[in-house]
Amino acid sequence: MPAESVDTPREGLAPAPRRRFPAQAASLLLRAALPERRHLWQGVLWLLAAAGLEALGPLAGKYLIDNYLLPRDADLPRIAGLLLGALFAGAVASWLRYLQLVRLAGVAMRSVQRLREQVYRHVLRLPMAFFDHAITGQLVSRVTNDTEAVKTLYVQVLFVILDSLILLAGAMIAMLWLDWRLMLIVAALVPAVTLIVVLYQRLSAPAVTRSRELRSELNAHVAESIAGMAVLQAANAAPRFRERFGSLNEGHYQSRLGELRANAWLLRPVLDFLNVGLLAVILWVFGQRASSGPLGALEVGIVYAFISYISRVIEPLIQITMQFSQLQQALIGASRVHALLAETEAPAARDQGRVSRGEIAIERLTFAYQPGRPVLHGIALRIPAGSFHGIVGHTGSGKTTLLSLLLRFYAAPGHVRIDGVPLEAIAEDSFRASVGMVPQEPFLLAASARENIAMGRPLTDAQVEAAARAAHAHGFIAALEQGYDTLLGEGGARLSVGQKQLLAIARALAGEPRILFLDEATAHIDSETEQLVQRTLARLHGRVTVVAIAHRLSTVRDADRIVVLNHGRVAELGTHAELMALEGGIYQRLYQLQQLEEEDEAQQ
Ligand SMILES: Nc1ncnc2c1ncn2[C@@H]1O[C@H](COP(=O)(O)OP(=O)(O)OP(=O)(O)O)[C@@H](O)[C@H]1O
Repeated sequence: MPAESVDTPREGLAPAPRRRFPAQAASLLLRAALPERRHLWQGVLWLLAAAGLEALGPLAGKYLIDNYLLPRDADLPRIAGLLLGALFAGAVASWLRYLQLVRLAGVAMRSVQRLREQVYRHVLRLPMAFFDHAITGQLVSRVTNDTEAVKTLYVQVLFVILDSLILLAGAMIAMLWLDWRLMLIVAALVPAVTLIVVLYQRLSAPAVTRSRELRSELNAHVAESIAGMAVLQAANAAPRFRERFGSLNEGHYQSRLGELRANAWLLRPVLDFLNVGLLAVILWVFGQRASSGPLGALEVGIVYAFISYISRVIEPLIQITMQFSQLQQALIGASRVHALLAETEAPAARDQGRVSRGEIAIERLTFAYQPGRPVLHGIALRIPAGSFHGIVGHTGSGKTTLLSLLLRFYAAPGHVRIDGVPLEAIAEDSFRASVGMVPQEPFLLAASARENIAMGRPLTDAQVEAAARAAHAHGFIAALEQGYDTLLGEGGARLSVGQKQLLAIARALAGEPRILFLDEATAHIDSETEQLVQRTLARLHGRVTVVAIAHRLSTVRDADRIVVLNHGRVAELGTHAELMALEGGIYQRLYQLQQLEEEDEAQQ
């Protein structure tokens, strides 16, 4: 298989729409900073005051030259007063700048902290359908890297730009006061720089967007390789993965290079050139004035002040343009975060319905992941409270989909009722507290056995142990070197798949659910352990409604009723004995096939 090109579009998160970067970033930042308006205004006021004080420096210089140095007036007390005044203003400006920095940096850090929490909270509330197309690494990249880019926007970019703009305005006002015609010449810099910045944005935006996309692709690729390391190594796929990583990395390098080229060509060199040009023009104007009359004392003071102010105009402009590459990165990061926040959350159940007994009624349930391609057709089922129902059927017949709908992972309004209450009208807390689930792939945290069973619920040690005993997980947990406190490694790496499954059952039982859904909970355990699980399920009979998908038919042999799904339809329904009596039925065939397999295995 040839290595995938980095341009091959991959499924994943929606890209950020390119046209509205600045507006999206601004709304994101404003919302995040809103709770700290007061700090923000204070910081800006101090910044203004500091810039105002700093702008006084060249004016004091001009005053000193014009009134004391050129007329050779050695009025020492006044000169000392002037110098001390300028020094004092400088010191106050530095102090205000320090205060402003501490305050605004605090606002920035807290705003980004809030933003990151908001993004994570949002991700937790997204519907399961979102995760069907989300790629883990890309998502992680948005929650961590892109919010970090937004921090840069706050901490470095916006403050430097704001500071520079204030300095620029101060210098322009002072120049206006000194000589408005000369100020107009200097002011010509502003549209020139704006033009450069617009040009830079146009040239670099595609490269910056591409580099952020590729960076998140790199994250996704690494995350995927680590998650599937066993398969990757067994399939000798390492060279192909390395190749794809290399090509992603090269693409990332090239797009960063494109961005840096735009930066290197457009920003600093052009401004340096403008700086020299402007100085030449100003000196030429003064030269003209001097040649048309004697260079008066007043002119020397203005020359000094103007040359000082030109550097105060150029420097902020350079600072602003230098920030533009960072700003570009941050804006694109912000719009990627914005795109994620714009994903619609799962609708919260406003009603306060509760699960009481655990009776499930399904009526005319048809469901499609993609419009026009239904995977379930007109399902109708009544599952009495406390009963045990098995769901069986061929691969792809819709078993997990049915369970996902009953678990509210996807919406099927009006087709499912629990205890007579429409599924969507049951309050989220009541629903999740009353419904337990053991998924097909047991998911374990990199935490202790105890934490894995409790899953953040305030359970006592006795409750955790009781749940583990009920799930027959106590034996192997107690045998671990630190018992319930043993850390299980990432994804429960220290346990066998069957043990993980038992732990997942313990976790579901620890919540004392009214309804328990199991998705092939016995697929990975030996026959002896399977019998233990069967006994556990039998003990729940009458108290908990159990719906269990099983490939291994022995698990659901004792079920009150077995539902046989075929191509998304209920094909057969009855007890084990009833279904076995259906000559040529799907269940009968499946059962006989499994018995033959078991006999084969026993003979080997
Ligand atoms: N998230 C999804 N998006 C689109 N189609 C899906 C999705 N999940 C499942 N399907 C499709 O829906 C159909 C039913 O899948 P489902 O997982 O419910 O079957 P199943 O009976 O549980 O299979 P298995 O026994 O292999 O777990 C399949 O054709 C599958 O391709």
